[in-house]
Amino acid sequence: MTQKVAVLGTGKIGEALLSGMIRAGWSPADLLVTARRPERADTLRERYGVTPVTNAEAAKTADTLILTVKPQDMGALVEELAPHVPADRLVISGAAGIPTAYFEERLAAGTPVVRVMTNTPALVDEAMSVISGGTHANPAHLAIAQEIFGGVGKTLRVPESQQDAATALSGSGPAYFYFLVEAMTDAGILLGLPRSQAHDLIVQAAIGAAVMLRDSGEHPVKLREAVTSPAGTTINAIRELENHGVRAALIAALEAARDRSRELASGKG
Ligand SMILES: NC(=O)C1=CN([C@@H]2O[C@H](COP(=O)(O)OP(=O)(O)OC[C@H]3O[C@@H](n4cnc5c(N)ncnc54)[C@H](O)[C@@H]3O)[C@@H](O)[C@H]2O)C=CC1
Ligand SMILES: O=C(O)[C@@H]1CCC=N1
Repeated sequence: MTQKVAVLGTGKIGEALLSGMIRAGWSPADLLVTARRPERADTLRERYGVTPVTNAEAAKTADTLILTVKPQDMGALVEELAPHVPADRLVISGAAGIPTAYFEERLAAGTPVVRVMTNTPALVDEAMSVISGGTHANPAHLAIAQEIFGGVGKTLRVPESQQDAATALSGSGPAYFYFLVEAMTDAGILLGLPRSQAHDLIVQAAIGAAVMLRDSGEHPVKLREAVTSPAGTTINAIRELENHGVRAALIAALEAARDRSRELASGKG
């Protein structure tokens, strides 16, 4: 389907999506971008051959608008767009927290809205994008969102009531793994390894574990048991992780992320 798509507020996520769409075969001629700073717009034009426009121009000319500004900037953007968005435009929000009803209340009656929570591995086509439709989004609208975000990784449709949880697990998810790699690299330093070697060892362990999780079909407990030899090294480490409440800390951490997503919905900046 030939569609003009505009990415509004092309920062980290907007650029990741834009570059992925071009890798997936979208023509730059069909892609519009908006940016707050003119230098940023120039960079995007030079880097991808896309056309920078104003938010109002994007609203008038694109078939699909993808809003990728921070939740705290969404109010101002929607206010600016509202007079220009015809009710047949598909509006896709990539923002954490903000429900589809927020847009439905502020845009023309009947505007189809789709909410998507993606993540930064979109940059390497390994995103997980979690998709929910608002009141006026029909299967064709959801299919467009799935086509766009499917270009940068996997997609999953969920009821909107699960979006805050999905944001905690998947939107923020990569950060937890980077945090673990950072901490385990520090452990390597403590154990006397050079930093670069410690980093490489842990990153490769992470990649190997991730591929096994994805491809083996085994439960993570089984995979961990296979590493954990009787009276071996791993069980000593696991005992320390349990002693320090790491499992409980992770559960609490993700619950806190879910709660923050809910707060963003209620406009707490
Ligand atoms: N960074 C992440 O890992 C993820 C972020 N998200 C969501 O994606 C959205 C964007 O996040 P990032 O890309 O990290 O933020 P960012 O700050 O890198 O990008 C947002 C961009 O929007 C621009 N902007 C703000 N108001 C504007 C306006 N009125 N007109 C034009 N441009 C405007 C800003 O100048 C900035 O370049 C957020 O809503 C966030 O919740 C979702 C999943 C993951
Ligand atoms: O931290 C955040 O609010 C954004 C949304 C999910 C990942 N990053």
